Amino acid sequence: MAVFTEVPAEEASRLLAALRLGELVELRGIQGGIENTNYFVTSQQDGQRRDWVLTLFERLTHEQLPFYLHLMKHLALRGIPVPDPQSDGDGDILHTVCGKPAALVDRLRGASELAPGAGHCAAVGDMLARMHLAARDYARQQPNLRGLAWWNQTVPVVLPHVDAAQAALLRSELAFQNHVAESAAYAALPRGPIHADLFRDNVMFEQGEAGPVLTGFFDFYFAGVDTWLFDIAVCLNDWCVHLPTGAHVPERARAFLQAYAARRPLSWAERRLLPAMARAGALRFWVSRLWDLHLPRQAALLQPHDPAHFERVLRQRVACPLTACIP
Ligand SMILES: Nc1ncnc2c1ncn2[C@@H]1O[C@H](COP(=O)(O)OP(=O)(O)O)[C@@H](O)[C@H]1O
Ligand SMILES: N[C@@H](CCOP(=O)(O)O)C(=O)O
Repeated sequence: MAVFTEVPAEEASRLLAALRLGELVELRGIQGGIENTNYFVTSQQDGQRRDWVLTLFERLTHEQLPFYLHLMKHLALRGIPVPDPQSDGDGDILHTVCGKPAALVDRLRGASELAPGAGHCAAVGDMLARMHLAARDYARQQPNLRGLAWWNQTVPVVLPHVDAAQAALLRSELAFQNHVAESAAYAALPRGPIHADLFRDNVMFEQGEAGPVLTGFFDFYFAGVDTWLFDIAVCLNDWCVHLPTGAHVPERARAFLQAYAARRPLSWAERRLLPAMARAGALRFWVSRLWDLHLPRQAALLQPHDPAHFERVLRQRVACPLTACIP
């Protein structure tokens, strides 16, 4: 369960009062999630009930959080369905609850779709492109803290925990990614704020009359400024993959990419580097999962994700480069 810090009802009531959101009706710890303490909160004001999510940040600091929270606010103001951080009387959206940095955001409707079809992938591709375009004028800067610099720093830390074949693959892939990052095509990739962790469990859908409707993206706490192509690669590696084998599912990848490109056509550099970036996306999560498993931090990761899955995805991306699905 992801409640690392118990929040008493009085603390939640105090926050609702500071945010002028009325009385506390319900406070319920959320099972799931691996990084932060999350609660569902229901408030009532003038007879009207509203649902929120209260997050206490266990890892991120008061200095890092404004980038994520203001990005969500920026996107929400531009009509992208993301949780909107609520501000207090001074206009602040970063609060303190139980001595931890905290935010209260609106609760998205629906549920995650853990067995997506082509229609779900198309909806995610379309919304991802809209999100990239809407974030173009976001002024705050913070790099992707799980980008190339972090892989270079972390691969040596995890190497003692893997076997010889895995170590060879980690070393060779890291060398390949450093080489790609020095290329002219890489320098030409369009960039901006990206989500960087848009897995199936970070998107909500609800059932509409004509089929599933995407109700929002959430969990922006790995966001940063990086190439838009990296965000695309992260999505392809999760939404468009056969989970037991890590194999690419062409029908879903085509649906995702066509919907994305219909909003924002891919540049020549993006088409050229998609296969390499798909490998980068797999390396990123293989390394972070190895790090989380072998070097667990306090108050985090009660259930580390399986690193072997992203080792399989990476091996698949190296053996069968993603080219056929590029629109
Ligand atoms: N804004 C939101 N609206 C609806 N549900 C949410 C929202 N934020 C979080 N949740 C729920 O809380 C769970 C854990 O949140 P998540 O952000 O993944 O936690 P963590 O950052 O600890 O991994 C999600 O799987 C989802 O069910
Ligand atoms: N998506 C990452 C882990 C990040 O966890 P989240 O619950 O904050 O999305 C992975 O699968 O390794």
